[in-house]
Amino acid sequence: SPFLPRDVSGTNSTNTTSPFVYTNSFGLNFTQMNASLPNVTIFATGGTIAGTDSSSVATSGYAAGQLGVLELVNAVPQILDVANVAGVQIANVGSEDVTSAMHLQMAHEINKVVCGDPTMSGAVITHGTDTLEETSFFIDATVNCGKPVVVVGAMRPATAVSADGPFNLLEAVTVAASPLSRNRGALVVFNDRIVSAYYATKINANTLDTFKAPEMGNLGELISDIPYYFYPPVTPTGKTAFDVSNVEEIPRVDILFSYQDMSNDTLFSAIKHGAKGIVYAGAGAGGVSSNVDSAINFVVNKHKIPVVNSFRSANGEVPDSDIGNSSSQAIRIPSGYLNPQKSRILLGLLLAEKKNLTEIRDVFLGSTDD
Ligand SMILES: NC(=O)C[C@H](N)C(=O)O
Repeated sequence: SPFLPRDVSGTNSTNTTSPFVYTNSFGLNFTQMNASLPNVTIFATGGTIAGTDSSSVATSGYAAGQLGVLELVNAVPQILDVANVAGVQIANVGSEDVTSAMHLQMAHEINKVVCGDPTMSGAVITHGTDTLEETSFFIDATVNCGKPVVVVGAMRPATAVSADGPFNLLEAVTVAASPLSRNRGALVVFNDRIVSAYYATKINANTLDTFKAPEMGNLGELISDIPYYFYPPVTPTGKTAFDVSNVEEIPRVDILFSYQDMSNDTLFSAIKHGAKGIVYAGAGAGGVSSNVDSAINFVVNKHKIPVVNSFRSANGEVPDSDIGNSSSQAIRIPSGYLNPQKSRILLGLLLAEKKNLTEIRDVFLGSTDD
């Protein structure tokens, strides 16, 4: 896309037919500046919301990450009745290619140009849905100024009949602009629902109504683009806030999926190839085969590499009592209510802060019931 309203280093577009009418002190360009409306910055990363296909009925096999942030905004003129918006193009990729470097870049940028600007009400991140829950968990953990950061995507590409992206984007900007959204952490807005980013997970690979926190429910919803919260502002019980202003890299954490007949090769291979932390998507409440279990004890004791037992089931928790902590000398870490992909993000942040095994365990215990 030719649309880069402002690149992340702060350089303005040199487009001579600029559609922008106002540039703020952070170099963010706005297509409108109506003093009576709140300001919102949209950080675009790609995904299906920016995807296109030659067929208007294709909801698979299309190309993700084709439209730039300005094209997304221009497709929904109603947004300009809700807020003045600036755009930052972080990337334009399918979300399988979003990286921890992009997470850090967005956290740094949002803390600077949204949290650090009293005239900015909130932020929106447009994102592919497949890994949206990883980015939203990271942003929830690392942006903590009380302003809403809303993560949004779409299940149908922009060219589809009845594409869901435009309405989702309008709702996301509306939620980000609303004072009602403050002090609720990052939020996922999708299909008229507002869900806590800490808990939201993609529950269906194909259908529109896919972002849920099945055990915890929705924080609110939108009807006719008016947000209604079911509860006053609330923080997830186990949440830990991180200051990543000096963090330049997130250490590698691998997820291993457990199954019958699993050997311990995958664990040793992951460590040999540089993993600094491991998350097991364990069976049931974190279960792994006996030989993997012994290998975990060995790896934790010998290499001091943290291993978190999470669950491969869609929902539930891994309590401390379920992972054999008492029978072992090794420090074992239950994921509590965090699924493997969220556990991976949390473990990466804790490793970036150079926390030891006991400190890491203590943070994860906050998300368990024991
Ligand atoms: N619905 C989507 O956005 C899926 C897409 N493959 C992505 O995650 O980028």
